[in-house]
Parts: sequence; structure tokens; C-alpha cells
Amino acid sequence: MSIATLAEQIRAGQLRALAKGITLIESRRIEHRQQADALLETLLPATGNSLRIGISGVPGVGKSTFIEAFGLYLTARGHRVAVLAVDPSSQISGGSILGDKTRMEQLARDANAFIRPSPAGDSLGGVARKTRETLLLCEAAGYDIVLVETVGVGQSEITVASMVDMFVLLQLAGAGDELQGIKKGVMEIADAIVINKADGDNRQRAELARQQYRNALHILRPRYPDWQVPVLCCSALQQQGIAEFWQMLQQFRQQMQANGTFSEKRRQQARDWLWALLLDALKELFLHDRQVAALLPQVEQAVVAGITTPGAACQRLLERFRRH
Ligand SMILES: Nc1nc2c(ncn2[C@@H]2O[C@H](COP(=O)(O)OP(=O)(O)OP(=O)(O)O)[C@@H](O)[C@H]2O)c(=O)[nH]1
Repeated sequence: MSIATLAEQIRAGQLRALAKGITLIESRRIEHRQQADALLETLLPATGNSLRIGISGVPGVGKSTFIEAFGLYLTARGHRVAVLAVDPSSQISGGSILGDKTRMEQLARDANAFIRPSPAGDSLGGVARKTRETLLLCEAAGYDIVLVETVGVGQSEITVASMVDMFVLLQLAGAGDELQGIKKGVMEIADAIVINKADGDNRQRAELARQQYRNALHILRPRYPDWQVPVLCCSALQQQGIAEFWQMLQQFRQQMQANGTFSEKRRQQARDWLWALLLDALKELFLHDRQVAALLPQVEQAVVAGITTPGAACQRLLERFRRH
């Protein structure tokens, strides 16, 4: 099948074509990479029309329950929802846990929802690239809400925040969590905080946590001058607070679109993405260069033994690389 036909079918919302396109994106074969690039280029004008939302939180916070409740809320209102994931550990665990269909059974059966587990990859950068590209395909296929899920650990949150319009942190009400969030630096990248499991005996604790987060947020410098990071309580299990969450997202979009931040952020993200790809490609080129590869072990050894400085060693390797 030609790339043009595949692109047309994706635009028509055909699921098999979308899956095929994602397979090309996720493939390691060079000819598939070229086809994926051609496909993305063809589809580019049809992309950009979704609201991209990142959702993060530690395991057990209720991400899948929340995404399912929110996803069903949206599809019931005529939206088409894609759920993607960035899980850099999927390589190690031998399969992705995130975005797994068995965790969101009802949403997975919904004709207006599309759930894709995290791609596997050697590096977070590789996983992120595939998810970004899949996000574009989903937009071309007509999904107007894209949720990108990630685990609340390490660099993956920053990575997801860099590919979405709005980054939401799911939290639990519990002693010390609020301060941990600040220490980890993740609250700086959150555009909204949602305290989940605010039900039953937990309701009061959640309300207290909400106050603590609000206070904590006051000491952080706001990311956007006219957006005060909201702290909401919800119960994904009982589907409470979901409508308020959606209202808040719409408010964020409206405000950011009105002041130009929305499109400026996307432009900046595209620029950053280009640079990330470029630097990755240069690194690959350098490390796969035969001359460099031949010299590298010896130079590295010299640095470790204290015979050469890392700076001088670096120069030698670069010179060898530049010579051809
Ligand atoms: N009481 C209560 N329990 C909830 C709520 N949301 C999720 N849970 C429960 O919390 C547990 C974890 O929920 P998941 O949705 O699997 O959480 P997760 O963050 O996706 O966890 P991982 O799959 O480990 O990443 C499950 O037993 C859920 O039923 C909620 O709003 N209230």
C-alpha cells in the first residue's frame, strides 16, 4: 500500500490504517523509518487539532481508573479520545504496563476511544519520539483529546510535559506527599494538581491536602503569569469531580489561547523536538563512525588511567571524526 493511501485511510479514521501507521513508527527497520517519516510529513497538515493532556502519578494513585472515568465522560459528550503512554521501563519489564487495555476495559470497548500501550525503547528519548509521532497520527485520525500517561518517576514526567499542552499531576492525600512533590521539582511543571481517591473516610484528608498544596504552590514561581495552578479533589472510582476537571481544562485552553501561550508553547515544543532529534542523530553518527569506534576504547582507557584529560581526549575523537 502506498503512503498516500495509508495517509488517506488514517484521515478517514480507519483503525487498521492507524495501527499500521503506528507499527511503522515503532519499527526499528530503516525502510520503515523512512516510510514513517513520509507518512508523518503527508499527515502534518491534518495534525494539531487535539487538546494534548499529560497525566502523571505514582503507581497506585489511580491513573488508569481516572483515565477510564474521564475518557468515558468525554466520549459520552461526543469527543474522540486517544490514550497513549510513556513508560521507559517497558523495555526492562518486558512489556508495557501503562496504557494496557486490560486496565481500562470499558474505555477499550468504546468505539470513540483508542488506547495504545507505551512503545518499547532503549532510551526515554526513543520512547518519547515514538509517542510524539503516534500522537500526531491520532490527531490526523480525528481524535480531539489525546491523553498521555506516564509514571510519576524521574525524567519521564518532564518528557511528557514537553509534548502536551497541559500537564496534570495526580496525587494522593497523605502525610508528606505535598512536600515530596516540591522537592522532586515536579510541581513546577504541573499545570493542575488533582487529588484522587477523595471518597469515603479519605474525603476530609483530601480536602486538607488540597489546602496544603495550595499553600505550597504559593511559594513556587508561577509558570504562566495568568494561570494559578488549580488543586482539585476527585474520586475516579465514584466518578466525582470529573466534570469539574473537564471544566478546568477548558478554562486553561481558553485562557492560554487568548493570550497566545498555547500556540507559542507548541512552537517551542516543535523547536525543542527538532533539536533533540538532531542531537540524537549526531550522537548516533559519531558513535557509529568506524574511525571513532576504533579510537574510542584506547582514549577512554587513557582518561581512566589519568594519562589524558577528558577534554584532550574529546578533542582527539572529534578531530578523527571531522577528518572524513
Ligand atoms: N477509593 C478509591 N480507590 C481508587 C480510586 N481510583 C483508583 N482507586 C483504586 O486504586 C487502585 C489503583 O488504581 P489504578 O487505576 O490501577 O492505579 P494506577 O495509578 O493506574 O496504578 P498502576 O497501574 O500501578 O500504575 C485500584 O484498586 C483502584 O480501584 C478512587 O478514586 N477512590
